[in-house]
Amino acid sequence: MDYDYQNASNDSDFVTETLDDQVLSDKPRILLMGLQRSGKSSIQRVVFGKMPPNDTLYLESTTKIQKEDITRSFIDFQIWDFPGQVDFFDEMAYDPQDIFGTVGALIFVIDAQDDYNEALHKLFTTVTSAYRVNPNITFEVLIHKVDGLSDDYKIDTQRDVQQRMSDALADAQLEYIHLTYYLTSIYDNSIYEAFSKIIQKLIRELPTLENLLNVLCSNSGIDKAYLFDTLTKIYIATDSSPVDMQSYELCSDMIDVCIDVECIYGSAQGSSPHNLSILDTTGRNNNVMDGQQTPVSLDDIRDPDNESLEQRSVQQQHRLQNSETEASSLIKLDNGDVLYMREVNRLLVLICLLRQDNFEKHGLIDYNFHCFKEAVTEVFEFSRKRSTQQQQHD
Ligand SMILES: Nc1nc2c(ncn2[C@@H]2O[C@H](COP(=O)(O)OP(=O)(O)OP(=O)(O)O)[C@@H](O)[C@H]2O)c(=O)[nH]1
Repeated sequence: MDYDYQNASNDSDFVTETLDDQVLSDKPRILLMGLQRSGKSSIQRVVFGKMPPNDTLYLESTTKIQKEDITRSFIDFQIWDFPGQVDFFDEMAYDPQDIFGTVGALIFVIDAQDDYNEALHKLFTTVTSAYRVNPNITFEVLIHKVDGLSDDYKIDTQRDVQQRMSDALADAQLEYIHLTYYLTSIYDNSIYEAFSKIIQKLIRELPTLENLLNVLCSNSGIDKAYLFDTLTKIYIATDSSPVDMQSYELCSDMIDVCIDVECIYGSAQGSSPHNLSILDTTGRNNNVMDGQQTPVSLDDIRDPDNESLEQRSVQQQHRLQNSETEASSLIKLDNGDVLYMREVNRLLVLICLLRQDNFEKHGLIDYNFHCFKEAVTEVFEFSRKRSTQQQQHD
């Protein structure tokens, strides 16, 4: 196993901040709803607070809405954790417009180890009431705590939940309300996988990111590439080849390994991500990229007529080595594959899975990675400008 890892976030950075009502920002919201003890707070703490799953056993029941602003993460949302016992559709006590007006996703958690009749009833009333207030919400259903269930039982439970909900919505002539179902547990990667899919629906730039990853993979001999949010291990985009759990788990575990190694051996210098965001990187490497790169393909590099391209790539490498400070890491697997991680900025890392013979031309991969990085930075810079303009317009 080879490591070349310089800088990464520190454990102490894995913090979310609980907000008072007075200081709430206008960030898009993700709501966590469901019956008492279904696992909402555990999910929030494990995914966004890095709590070890076993520690959730000691969590106390939530008594009021917990609003958390996810900081130092690419995912710029608020998570609202609702106490299971309160009826938020009691219009005397709560204004549904306040709660659901600006929501991105409503995640409803069902405890699959318990009798879920009541949960289905609550899911139906929650979804239909929230839809009336804001039809743009995406509804996500986590069939949760499936770690204790056999594979057959999991599938049967999902089928049953899905069938009963679609029957109930059809009876109410609301079949156009779309729900997405996930089998999850905090004890494995399924919760991250589900959150990745949920968050991706809220990222406007997703199709562009996917295209960029496709171009990167096809030009660099990469089999699979994920763009991960470093803090949460949620992948915000991947190339269009199918996601298999095994490759996803390897890549996700690599983040943990790298962070652990960095915590032990890394230098403290520049490790604070406070002042770093995807937007900060725009000026950082201007001298490197000149804004004129195009990805290079493996075929280009093997073609002897293309020597100048190879030279260009090598020169670029030298310049990059002199000016780059972002982290990278390499893990060689027993089966001959290679896991290669590059930091896109302090919030995002790219992790690629490829065959070792393709990695021999890693100068090419690094060159293409820098084209990719520039493009990603531009995409988000463009989005940021557009949202600023829209806000000024409003
Ligand atoms: N087996 C298993 N247990 C889980 C999982 N997720 C949460 N739990 C357990 O479920 C119990 C309740 O979890 P909480 O997160 O407190 O549930 P909650 O929905 O926030 O409950 P309220 O705050 O009362 O609404 C805890 O003991 C957790 O350890 C899971 O994926 N698998």
